[in-house]
Amino acid sequence: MAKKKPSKQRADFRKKHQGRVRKADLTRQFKSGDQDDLADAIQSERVSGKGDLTRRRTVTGTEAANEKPDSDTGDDVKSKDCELLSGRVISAHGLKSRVLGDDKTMYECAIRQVLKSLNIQQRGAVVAGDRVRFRAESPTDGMIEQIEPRRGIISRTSRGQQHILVANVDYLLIVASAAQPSLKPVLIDRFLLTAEQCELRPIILINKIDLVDPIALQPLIGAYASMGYRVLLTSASQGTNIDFLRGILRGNQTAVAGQSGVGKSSLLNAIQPGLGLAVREVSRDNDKGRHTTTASKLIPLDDGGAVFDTPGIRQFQLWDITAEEVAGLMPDLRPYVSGCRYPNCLHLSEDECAVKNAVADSRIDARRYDAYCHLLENDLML
Ligand SMILES: Nc1nc2c(ncn2[C@@H]2O[C@H](COP(=O)(O)OP(=O)(O)OP(=O)(O)O)[C@@H](O)[C@H]2O)c(=O)[nH]1
Ligand SMILES: [Zn+2]
Repeated sequence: MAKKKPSKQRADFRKKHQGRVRKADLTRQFKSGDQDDLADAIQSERVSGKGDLTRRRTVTGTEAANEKPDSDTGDDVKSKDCELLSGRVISAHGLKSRVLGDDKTMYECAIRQVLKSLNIQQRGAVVAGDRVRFRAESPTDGMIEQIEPRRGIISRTSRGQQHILVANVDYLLIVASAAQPSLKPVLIDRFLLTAEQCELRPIILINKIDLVDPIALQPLIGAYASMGYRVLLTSASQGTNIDFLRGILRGNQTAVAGQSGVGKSSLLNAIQPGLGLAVREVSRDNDKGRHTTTASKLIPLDDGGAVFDTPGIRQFQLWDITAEEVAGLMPDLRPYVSGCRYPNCLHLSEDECAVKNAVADSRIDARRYDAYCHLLENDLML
């Protein structure tokens, strides 16, 4: 669980975040319009290079070796680099990674020792989605020598440390279900915070609409649309809007998030027949599903692009967000924050709070404000 930080650390983090929030504003996702506009917008925003949150120089085994006095000469390094193949990490398990080479061959790769030690802080040195350069040591085995700079990372907190789940992601597809399990808007709100924080463009998808009257969903969809978020209704079992979803994912790097049992695997199977992801009945006892998917992996799509199947989403923590920052990551609350009497107002019980005033006269949706309070009280352990 994220704990309150000492004030200096908080101030530093806040400073760092202010830029991020502004940048998130600038790169605000597509506005409301029809569904084709969304697909077009996604297509044109793709590979725009936004959100270079973690841009840093490529870490290479050869580079590190060069720092030693008896290292290779520059020419040797160059010729060695020429031997390297490029590829994408499909999954990473301990010290072994599956890498899909640009030559379309799958390699089991080990990781150069020096890369492992450079990444101790972030646990797994290589994560699903990493673009790497590697040396083929046999037709099926290789050694990862370089990790390209990452952008668009999703991480969670584990024992106070950042644990990167996946890298090089553009979109966060937030999957909920209209029923079985029941619709939980606060979970959507929570994933939206993650998207804002990681600078990923969110798409809200409500699946299993065959089980409800979609008209009942209109107020919620309207509230999200008025904040600039896009909402897509689907039924994986009846094929509703599956072609449209396929169009959205085409050519993009999309992480799929959502509670167990909402139909993530069913949707992916529907957009790419033959994928054969395991689908399990939602448990009748607790209406919760059981997270059939077990390891983070990247699924290349036949039409181009890839989706990341992200397990362990129930343990998804708010990484490094302090209570003061949550409102700034909510686009509907954000405009009012500066109007509060106290600069460190948490918009809970303080006097002269512009956020609460906006809730009182319906400029902010009361349900979203409740979700805000819920996130602060439950997720940030106030
Ligand atoms: N009625 C209906 N059922 C669906 C739909 N999509 C999926 N299901 C059912 O919901 C159950 C769970 O589907 P999954 O695709 O395994 O859900 P998931 O989100 O991948 O679950 P985890 O792997 O546990 O995270 C299965 O019984 C599916 O058949 C839908 O659109 N309508
Ligand atoms: Zn306030």
